[in-house]
Amino acid sequence: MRVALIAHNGRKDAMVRLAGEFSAFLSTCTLMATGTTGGRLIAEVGLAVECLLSGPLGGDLQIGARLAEGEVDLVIFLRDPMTPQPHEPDINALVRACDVHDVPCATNLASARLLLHTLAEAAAV
Ligand SMILES: O=C(CO)COP(=O)(O)O
Repeated sequence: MRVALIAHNGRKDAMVRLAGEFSAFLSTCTLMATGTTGGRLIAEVGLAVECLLSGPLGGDLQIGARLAEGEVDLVIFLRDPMTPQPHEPDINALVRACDVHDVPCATNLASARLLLHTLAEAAAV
């Protein structure tokens, strides 16, 4: 399974904890992430992650383009609902691409846990 992991700064600690919790399953997946999120997942969780550009520099758009071409199966995007982002149009484009292409997209921890738990159980990891 090809999984994109993205977290805004205020949600990065939560992403690191989530990835640690599901590291057994995630380590069986092909992982990609926006730059800073990916760097933390590599350094703090030990996952193999392809790091794309940082979100504000186009990372969300890169993931959106891959998704539109059928190269992403799941998006975990922990958005910070309390902080305005300079690249809001890019964020909306990625979430819209998930809806257009019917790719599961979790934008909060509860949804992410539900998806990852279900997928991990199905994979028996
Ligand atoms: O801004 C982001 C997503 O919109 C995340 O980018 P970084 O992982 O590079 O911080």
